[in-house]
Amino acid sequence: MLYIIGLGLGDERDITVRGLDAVRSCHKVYVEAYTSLLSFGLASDGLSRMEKLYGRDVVVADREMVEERADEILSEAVDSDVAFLVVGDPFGATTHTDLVVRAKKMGLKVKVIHNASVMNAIGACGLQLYHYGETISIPFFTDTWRPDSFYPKIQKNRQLGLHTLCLLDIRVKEPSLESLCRGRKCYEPPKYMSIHIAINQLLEIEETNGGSAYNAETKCVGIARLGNDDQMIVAGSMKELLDIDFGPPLHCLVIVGETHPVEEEMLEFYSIKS
Ligand SMILES: C[S@@+](CC[C@H](N)C(=O)[O-])C[C@H]1O[C@@H](n2cnc3c(N)ncnc32)[C@H](O)[C@@H]1O
Repeated sequence: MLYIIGLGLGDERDITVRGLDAVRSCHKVYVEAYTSLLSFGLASDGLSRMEKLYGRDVVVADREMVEERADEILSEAVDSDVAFLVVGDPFGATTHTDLVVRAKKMGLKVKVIHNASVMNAIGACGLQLYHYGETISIPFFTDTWRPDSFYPKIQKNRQLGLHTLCLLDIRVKEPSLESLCRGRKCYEPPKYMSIHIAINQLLEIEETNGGSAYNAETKCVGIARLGNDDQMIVAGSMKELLDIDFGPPLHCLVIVGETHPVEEEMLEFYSIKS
């Protein structure tokens, strides 16, 4: 059996009781590393805290292992129970859906144990699920590449009066050649997009496209470290949010569409008070 278990948004203690029971029943436990290094402090003592609480050795699965050597993990689940832990919810990232599809094609039994995920940002910021359009991902600009394929989606959401949840890029750097030559894969810390970078990129794209989908006065909600004790949720115009220090990652952003009076009351709680 392959268990795919969500760990939630906080730390190792956010696993559900059902998830913990499954982990403890498994022979092998993997944790997906490349979107979780930060929140679980896997780079510091997070892994040992996890192993202590769960009572199992936990193998960190990097991007290459998950995307290219998934068959190895899956073949272990043919005659023993294997747990694959995912920060957030198993279906909060497409890679894990791909793992489920591959497992089912191999005829493996798969059990998914859900948990809180970034999808909770949808309601946590005071807006209602029914009023959202398509979610978008904003990639980092480079010196030579200014990706903007998500712009028409925001434009469409705005025309329909719908809110847009913007997920922000996590750039995982490949292990250095030197570390590979030494036989050790040393990953540099990932780069996480902040709300400030996202807004600046959005404004640059709007200026280039001239589509009037939004502007510096457009109301947004910035959400940082959702589900953690120090989470921040702040509502304000794009311009106002550029003056807020949202602190460490992870961040995401909601571009607000037309609002219902109840949504307005909720947003008022999160608004910048002058
Ligand atoms: C692919 S998504 C989802 C990852 C995870 N599997 C989940 O289910 O939540 C990753 C992006 O979601 C956003 N995100 C994830 N966790 C967050 C949090 N706790 N607070 C704010 N944004 C978060 C960030 O923009 C991040 O780059």
